[in-house]
Amino acid sequence: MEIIIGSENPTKIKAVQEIFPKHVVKSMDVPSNVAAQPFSDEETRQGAINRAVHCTESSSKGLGVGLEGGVMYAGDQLFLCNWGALVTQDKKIYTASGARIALPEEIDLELKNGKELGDVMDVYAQKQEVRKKEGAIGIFTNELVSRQEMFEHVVKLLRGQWEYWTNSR
Ligand SMILES: O=P(O)(O)OP(=O)(O)OP(=O)(O)OC[C@H]1O[C@@H](n2cnc3c(O)ncnc32)[C@H](O)[C@@H]1O
Ligand SMILES: [Mg+2]
Repeated sequence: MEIIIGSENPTKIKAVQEIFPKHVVKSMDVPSNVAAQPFSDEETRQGAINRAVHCTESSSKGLGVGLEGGVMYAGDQLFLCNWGALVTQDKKIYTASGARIALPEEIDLELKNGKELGDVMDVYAQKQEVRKKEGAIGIFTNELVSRQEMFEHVVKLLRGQWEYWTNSR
């Protein structure tokens, strides 16, 4: 069975390849139909679902996977959040979220001014394309946890739920 991941971001594609090693993994750029910078768990999760649904609809067989990055508040503290969705051909939807990490106030201010985290991170870290490499989570964990590793865990949670609800019952 093929897996279609709704992104051309290498951290997302590699995460799916790692967790579905026996499957053919295809990638395609699909719209998330939410803001480029989602600002809540709900919006980020919806973006992941929308991407996965687009992927499923583009193929007559196979599973669609959507991975979406966003931010959310816990009290006054802004956190990085990530959501994943796996959608089957018969439209069953499995979702899971990834690890969260606090973001500093200066990044919070930039995002409130309408900037995207990916762009803000490059300036903050004085690096290029952080979003395609270690990610914000890599920067703020001293590179102990990379964006790919975080997405691998999300995809594992998706694969596990899909297996549980389809194979073992
Ligand atoms: O090509 P796509 O799949 O859209 O990949 P992306 O890097 O834009 O990632 P998302 O759309 O899922 O994330 C929404 C925004 O948040 C940014 N973002 C999310 N998580 C990030 C991270 O860990 N490091 C850097 N930027 C991140 C991202 O660059 C976007 O501006
Ligand atoms: Mg994006």
